[in-house]
Amino acid sequence: MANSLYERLGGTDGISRLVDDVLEAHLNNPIVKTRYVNARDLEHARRMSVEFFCAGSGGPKPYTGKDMLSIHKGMNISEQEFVAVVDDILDAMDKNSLGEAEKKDVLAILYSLKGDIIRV
Ligand code: HEM
Repeated sequence: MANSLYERLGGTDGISRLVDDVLEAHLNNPIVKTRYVNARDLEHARRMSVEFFCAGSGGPKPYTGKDMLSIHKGMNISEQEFVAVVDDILDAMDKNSLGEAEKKDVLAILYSLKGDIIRV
């Protein structure tokens, strides 16, 4: 694979569009909606999520936010909520015409983070 995942996701612009669609999906998903309606600062979470996905997919800028465990600690997030968030992300990738290879790569990254997010 010649290009980094970051490039294949459309760089910062592509990832920003993706994160916007993911947040909109979360706000319309009955399983996780209230989590995001009650978030302290959704605009901050949006900016940090763009940074996180850019940096984590091989983009040029560092992620300046908190680690996944510190963010989600105390939320008591369930397995069902985790799967709902992953599904929203994969659906948003379909909506943005991203390919199966990119979806598999993103899924592998998300799955690797579950121990820092579920019931921590
Ligand atoms: C699947 C992997 C996940 C990743 C990569 C991820 C990533 C992030 C990031 C980067 C932020 C922004 C942090 C900040 O504002 O500094 C965030 C915030 C947040 N996450 Fe997650 N997250 C994941 C799963 C989940 C799940 C399953 C839930 C529960 C439904 C959840 C609920 C939240 C909430 C509510 C916030 C906002 C916190 C606040 O500002 O009050 N996340 N997440």
